[in-house]
Order: sequence, then C-alpha cells, then structure tokens
Amino acid sequence: MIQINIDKYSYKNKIPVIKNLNISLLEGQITTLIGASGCGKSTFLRVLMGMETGAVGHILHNNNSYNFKEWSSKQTLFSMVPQTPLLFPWKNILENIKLAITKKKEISENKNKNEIAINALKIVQMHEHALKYPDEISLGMAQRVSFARALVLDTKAILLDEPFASLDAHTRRLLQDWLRIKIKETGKYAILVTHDVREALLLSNEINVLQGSPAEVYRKFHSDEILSADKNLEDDILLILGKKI
Ligand SMILES: Nc1ncnc2c1ncn2[C@@H]1O[C@H](COP(=O)(O)OP(=O)(O)OP(=O)(O)O)[C@@H](O)[C@H]1O
Repeated sequence: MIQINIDKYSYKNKIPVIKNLNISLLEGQITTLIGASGCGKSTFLRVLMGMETGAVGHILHNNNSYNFKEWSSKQTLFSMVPQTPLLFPWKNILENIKLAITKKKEISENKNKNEIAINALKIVQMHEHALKYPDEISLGMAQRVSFARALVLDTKAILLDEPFASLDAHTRRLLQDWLRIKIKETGKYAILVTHDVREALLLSNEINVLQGSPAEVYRKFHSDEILSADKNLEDDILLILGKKI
C-alpha cells in the first residue's frame, strides 16, 4: 500500500490549495480524484511528482515514511501520463521512449535501453510501430506510447492526469478498458484525475470526491459501492459536485 497524506500545500502566493488530503493506493488498483475545475487535482499530482515543493505531509510505503523535503530530487515512486501525449516530433517512438530512460538516474548505464524500451512498447502493443514518428500514429496510439514512457521509468505508481480528455469517444472507450486491464496486469498503483463521472465509475476501485477550496476529500466511494448496481452513484457524485465540473 502507498499512503499519501498532504496536510497542506500552497503556491508562493500562500493561498492554501490542498488541505488534509489523505489517499491510500492499492496494487493493481485505480484510485480516482474527481472535483471541480481549479480545486487542486493537478497540483496534488505535481506535488507527488516533486514538481511543486514545500508541501507539508508524508508518504508511507513499505514501512518507510517520506516527507516532502527534498522530494523533488528523491522521488522515484511516481511517473505521470499527462493529458496530451508530449512526444518529441523529430524522434521516432523508440527514441522517445529511450529518452525517458536516459533521464532516469536509477537505471544503470549498462542496462540495454533498447530492450527496456521495446519491452515497454510490447506492453502497450506499440512495438510494431517503434520506428514510426509521432505524426505517423493516431492520438490514441500516442497516448499508449505516453503510457509506455511512464512504464519504462519502472515506478511503483502511475499518475494519470485526465489521460483520455483529448481522445474521441470511441478511442477513449477502447483505451479506458485497456488501461484498467494493464494496471491490474502490471500490478502498478494508479491515481486517475478526471472530470468525467462515468469514466470514474468505469475505471476506479476507489473514488475520492474533492470539494472546497482548499480541496479536501468530501466523500470516498469504495469498490463495493462502485460495483453495486442498485445505487445511482453517478447522480450522487454529480450532486456533491453541484454539477460544477
Ligand atoms: N503555479 C501556480 N501558482 C499559483 N497558483 C496556481 C498555480 N497553478 C495552479 N494554481 C492555482 O491552484 C488552484 C488549483 O489548480 P489545479 O490546476 O491544481 O486545479 P485542478 O483541480 O487540476 O483544475 P482543472 O480540473 O481545471 O485542471 C487553482 O486555484 C489555480 O489557480
């Protein structure tokens, strides 16, 4: 289990964006954050990635406790799949993946980067397109490459920041099903940030509905509630959100 507790986070303007946000992650499961625009979801992911510093709180994993001091240089638990696949257009798919490996300090120089990259592309069924360039593949394929890039970093957890937002409805549905299976298969921990209540219900093992400013978890829905067919959770969640998403 990974237990995340952020007691407080503010940007330089000192206005608190996150307060008492406590989230537990389980292996092979997707934990979702849903909340109104601007409530602090992306900030939460950026703090975990070490892209924003100065948060107060800690992370528990394997009986180790980490605080956020110097987290940006230490963190190796999380990698992120952004909303739009940010691939270098002048590099082919394989080179794009290998670049991510270069940036990872923990992978020793003598490991074969080609092999690591091809293995990650196999997981996302993109190895046959390894030599293509980003403008030769569809957006859905590019988002799978983006996922492979997160996989080569070999982190315990993957942070998914609205990863389907830029896709058409059909591709989105295919990739949603695919992602749920891959997270389970690879045994990764995953946090999904979404605005889409149906997507949250389709993919999540746990849904955290955020509210307020600074954002706090207003309600948690666990897998038994998410799976139970007799409750109209979609309406319940929309009601909590005040349809503000
Ligand atoms: N670099 C920054 N400096 C100061 N304030 C910021 C900065 N980035 C974001 N904020 C503020 O922090 C709050 C949370 O923003 P954040 O992007 O985390 O929200 P969000 O829930 O991800 O929104 P959305 O769903 O629209 O992407 C907002 O009020 C935003 O204006």
